[in-house]
Amino acid sequence: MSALDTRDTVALVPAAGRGERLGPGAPKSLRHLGGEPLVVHAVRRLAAARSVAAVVVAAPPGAAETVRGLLAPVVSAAELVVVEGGDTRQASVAIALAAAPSHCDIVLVHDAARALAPPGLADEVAAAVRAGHPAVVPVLPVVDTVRQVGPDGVASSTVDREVLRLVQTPQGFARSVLAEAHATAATGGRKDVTDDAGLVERLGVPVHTVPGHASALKITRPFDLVVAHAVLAEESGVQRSASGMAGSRT
Ligand SMILES: Nc1ccn([C@@H]2O[C@H](COP(=O)(O)OP(=O)(O)OP(=O)(O)O)[C@@H](O)[C@H]2O)c(=O)n1
Ligand SMILES: C[C@](O)(CO)[C@H](O)COP(=O)(O)O
Repeated sequence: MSALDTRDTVALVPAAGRGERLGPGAPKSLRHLGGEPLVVHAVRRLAAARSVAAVVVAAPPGAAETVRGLLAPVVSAAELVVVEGGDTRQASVAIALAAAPSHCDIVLVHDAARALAPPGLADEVAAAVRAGHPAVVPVLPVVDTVRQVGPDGVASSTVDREVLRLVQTPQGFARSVLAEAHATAATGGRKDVTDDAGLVERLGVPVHTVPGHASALKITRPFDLVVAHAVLAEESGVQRSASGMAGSRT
């Protein structure tokens, strides 16, 4: 058994957002990709990770029962808890953390909107926490030129992209550290932090990075759904050829 096979991890899935940038419709986590809601894709992949013992989902307001019904068939070995999320992503994570089973010392926080993040990414992040890093984020290099623009839209300068990274989820934490970060945030009142690593960093805890994965893209705007469809199609093509089906159809 490798260290990756240690089932000591709970995955929190904030899924209570409206998805306004995706356009009108159901809450984003319930919108379909390839015939299934985004939250089903996200949780199936987390539950398939070798380190994940439990999944806690923060569902859209009024949709906890619906989400529980959708997810029960896909979690298999992992324990499932569904709660209603809050008004912000941060509030939804805090609610999910409070409902997390106490036997897990490692916590992953993973957006339902990053529905196609592969199970291996969750295992790599959890392994880095297990190895002693209290906060771990998956990152990708920046491939475009980046320019900082002033409020007038005119004054601008190029930023050195070599020192920049795009941050994904799942992000991993020692449970006590994440709990302290959220407790501090709840009393601090600042709203300018966009992820859990940012909250933890305010405690003075270093944030370690591991390589991210292109499939963990955040489905934010309609174009992202187009890309996600392509990723899904590629995934099922790979699975078909691995099982020999592709060859047998010619
Ligand atoms: N009150 C909220 C807001 C967001 N989220 C979750 O946080 C993740 C990242 O948020 P984002 O992709 O920005 O989703 P939305 O907030 O739904 O998007 P938008 O800002 O376009 O409405 C998503 O899985 C979303 O469901 C949440 O659980 N609770
Ligand atoms: C947590 C996150 O996915 C890391 O990139 C991101 O910060 C979520 O941002 P949003 O403001 O909820 O779109």
